[in-house]
Amino acid sequence: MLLIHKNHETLSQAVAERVAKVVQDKPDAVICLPSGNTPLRLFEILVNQHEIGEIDFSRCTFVLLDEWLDMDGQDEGSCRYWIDKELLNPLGFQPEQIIAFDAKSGDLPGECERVNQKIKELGGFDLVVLGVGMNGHLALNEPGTPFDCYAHVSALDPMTAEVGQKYFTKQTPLTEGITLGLRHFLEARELIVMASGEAKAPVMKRALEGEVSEDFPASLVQKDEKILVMLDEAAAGN
Ligand SMILES: N[C@@H]1[C@@H](O)[C@H](O)[C@@H](COP(=O)(O)O)O[C@@H]1O
Repeated sequence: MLLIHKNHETLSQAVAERVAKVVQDKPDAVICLPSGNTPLRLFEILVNQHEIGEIDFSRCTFVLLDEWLDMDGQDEGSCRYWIDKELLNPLGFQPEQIIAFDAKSGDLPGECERVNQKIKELGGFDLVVLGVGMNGHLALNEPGTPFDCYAHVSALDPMTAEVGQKYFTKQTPLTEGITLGLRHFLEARELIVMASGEAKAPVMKRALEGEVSEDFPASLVQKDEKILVMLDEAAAGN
């Protein structure tokens, strides 16, 4: 289902309402929210609601979407560093509430299996919110990733390596990542794909109207009517 909001602010408010509803209905919800610029205002709204006691994440589990290989929360520019700073620390998440890939592990297939297993034990995701990359990727599921895969190591597309530089203060080679799989997203009880700004308009047009194909992971949004695509007018091409 496609929902178009006037601007970035109203889009962020609307997604925040959905997050709040999931957490109110199920205080021990298993949730996953994306990195990137798109959710920054959403995060501010959630942090503000937390600070005034309107939302309580204290029983939730947060699963991190992805990580650059060989990086962890100590590395500035890592996904963990970024989401700790922007969301998990301000919301007061405790380490035991967080599931994240160890992208420095010497056994990456085992690490994928560990995270898959944890998610399974928790009963799957109550809510996953995703942004969309300029090449149509979801998390680090790059073009060509099978729709039916769970966690895996991914060889990064040159566009992802280039766009990813925005997280780093100096040029950083990015060649591989470790990520939740598209099947995790399809199996989530609620899946929201959000995009904002005119740069995303051609990406979202292809996702919504183009062929459903593993060549363009964001086309997954057409696979299930229940998936919510939430855009601002600019990303909708209006
Ligand atoms: N791995 C992240 C994705 O999870 C994110 O959705 C995408 C879009 O980022 P932005 O919202 O900044 O456009 O960027 C990165 O590649």
